Amino acid sequence: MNAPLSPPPLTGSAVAEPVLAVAGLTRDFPGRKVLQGLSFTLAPGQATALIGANGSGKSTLLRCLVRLVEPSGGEIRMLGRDVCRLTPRGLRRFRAEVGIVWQRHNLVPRLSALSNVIHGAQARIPGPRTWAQALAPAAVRNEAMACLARVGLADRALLRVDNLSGGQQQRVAIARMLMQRPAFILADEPDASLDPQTGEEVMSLLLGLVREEGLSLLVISHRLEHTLRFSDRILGLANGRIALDQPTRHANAAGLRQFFDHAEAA
Ligand SMILES: Nc1ncnc2c1ncn2[C@@H]1O[C@H](COP(=O)(O)OP(=O)(O)OP(=O)(O)O)[C@@H](O)[C@H]1O
Repeated sequence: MNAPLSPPPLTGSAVAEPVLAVAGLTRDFPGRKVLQGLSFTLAPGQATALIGANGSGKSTLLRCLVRLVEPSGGEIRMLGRDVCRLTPRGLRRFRAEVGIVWQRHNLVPRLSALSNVIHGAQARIPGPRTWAQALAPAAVRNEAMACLARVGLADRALLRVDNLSGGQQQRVAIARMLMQRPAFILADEPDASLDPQTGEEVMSLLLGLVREEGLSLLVISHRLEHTLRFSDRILGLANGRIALDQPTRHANAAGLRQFFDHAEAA
């Protein structure tokens, strides 16, 4: 699966309202200040890679953005919402618009790929009828099939997901996420626990969604070669702040390794 790798034109995205604006974000855990007042903005329609040493706070940052971890302080504006001030109901609606891809995909193993993907519509179309493949309205089923086709798995739709490979399961999870019709995707190491080739296919698929569907992506990856191949911009987290912010076309592996060396020495 080859995603086109040319970056989007700068006109348009340079003037558009940011899809995400973070200002002075902090998060403390007992005895440790993990995020220490970090600020950045993301233009829409771009793939941004988030890198940093183990324990630097990448997952905490991603979770704070949708308040799966509550920020200790600061401001988050995403998709036009003041995230920190959303009511519980507003937060549920907001989360339905953000597609999240985890390293562990939490599919229902005994259900078919199609049923799992149909579940992605749940937040959008509430009600038990959307749950089961056979009972879902035809429009929902058709959309789920289109999402499976988008990730290259239309021919596996009726197989139980526990009969699929790890890479195929990750693609089913991405199809389920697409059923939410998200404008923004957060991905926390979607290429971890996959073999190199499969991890590359998953990253390529995510970049394809940015290039072809105009979605915005913030993705954590520990694989530097993926960071360099599948992003437009690289943000590096160290000491609780953004310590590197670089267009990917100006980055190289040696420079990124140097960033890690400095971050560890600091
Ligand atoms: N619920 C929690 N309670 C206490 N400490 C936590 C909690 N969640 C995370 N931490 C701590 O916050 C720090 C940052 O963790 P986080 O998982 O965000 O880092 P990361 O950069 O994603 O790491 P990795 O690359 O290893 O996945 C770590 O020291 C971790 O132990």
